[in-house]
Amino acid sequence: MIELTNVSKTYPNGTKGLNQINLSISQGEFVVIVGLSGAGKSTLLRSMNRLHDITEGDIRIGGKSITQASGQQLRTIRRDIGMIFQSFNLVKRSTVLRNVMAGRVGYHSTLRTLLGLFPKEDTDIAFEALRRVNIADKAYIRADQLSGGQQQRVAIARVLAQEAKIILADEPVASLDPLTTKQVMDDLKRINQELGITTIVNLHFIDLARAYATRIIGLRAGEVVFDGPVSEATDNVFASIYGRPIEQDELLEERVV
Ligand SMILES: Nc1ncnc2c1ncn2[C@@H]1O[C@H](COP(=O)(O)OP(=O)(O)OP(=O)(O)O)[C@@H](O)[C@H]1O
Repeated sequence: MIELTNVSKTYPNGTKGLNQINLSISQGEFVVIVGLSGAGKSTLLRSMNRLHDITEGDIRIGGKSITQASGQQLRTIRRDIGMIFQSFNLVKRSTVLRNVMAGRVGYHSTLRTLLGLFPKEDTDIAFEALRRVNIADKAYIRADQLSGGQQQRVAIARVLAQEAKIILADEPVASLDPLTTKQVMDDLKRINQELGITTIVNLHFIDLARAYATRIIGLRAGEVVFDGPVSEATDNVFASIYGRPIEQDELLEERVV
């Protein structure tokens, strides 16, 4: 369970990224966050694992305040939260397997991970994660030898190796072509259903949001302006989230043809 209570975030330059957000997300939900560029989607996601500090309110993960946590407490909460980025954030010169093993660092001392002394079980966990996203055959290949879609799968495998209970994905398919986009979204959805990992994804494409989400949250100017099931997220609702009618380039299907 993720709970945000009266969360606001003002950047040091005075820009208000988030304004009085109240949300409660249950274990196993697949939530898609939509909104215009600058609406606050990244700020919201990054606040949830404290890549950003909020300036007001409280965020609780599994009942524990990540806002108040520090030191070991913060590391333990963060271990349960996996992050997926548009740019994959892999160590390009390392093998796929080493990148996935990086998901295990939260379970061991810094010295041990610096020396690369991962126990044998970690290798098993990493291979299991790679199998789940169908790229176990690439384990010993350098990450930068893979296609964008495959690199994003490595990032998903890293989160699986981390044994995260929550996945936060910030525009995970923005750098991918339409076909690869669907494959990566299918992976995220399958993992959500098979493992019950709470998944929160920022997406630009409206049809993609509708196809994968069970719940859509619409942001505008740092505020939640829609929160409901996909069945209620009509074109009119999207137009009201965006403050204008939907444009063709906000539909992935338009890019396929
Ligand atoms: N580091 C920063 N310093 C100051 N203002 C920022 C910073 N990061 C984001 N903002 C501002 O906060 C607001 C929300 O930005 P955010 O990146 O969260 O939006 P977004 O919905 O994710 O947009 P995009 O899809 O373009 O990434 C915007 O007005 C943005 O300009």
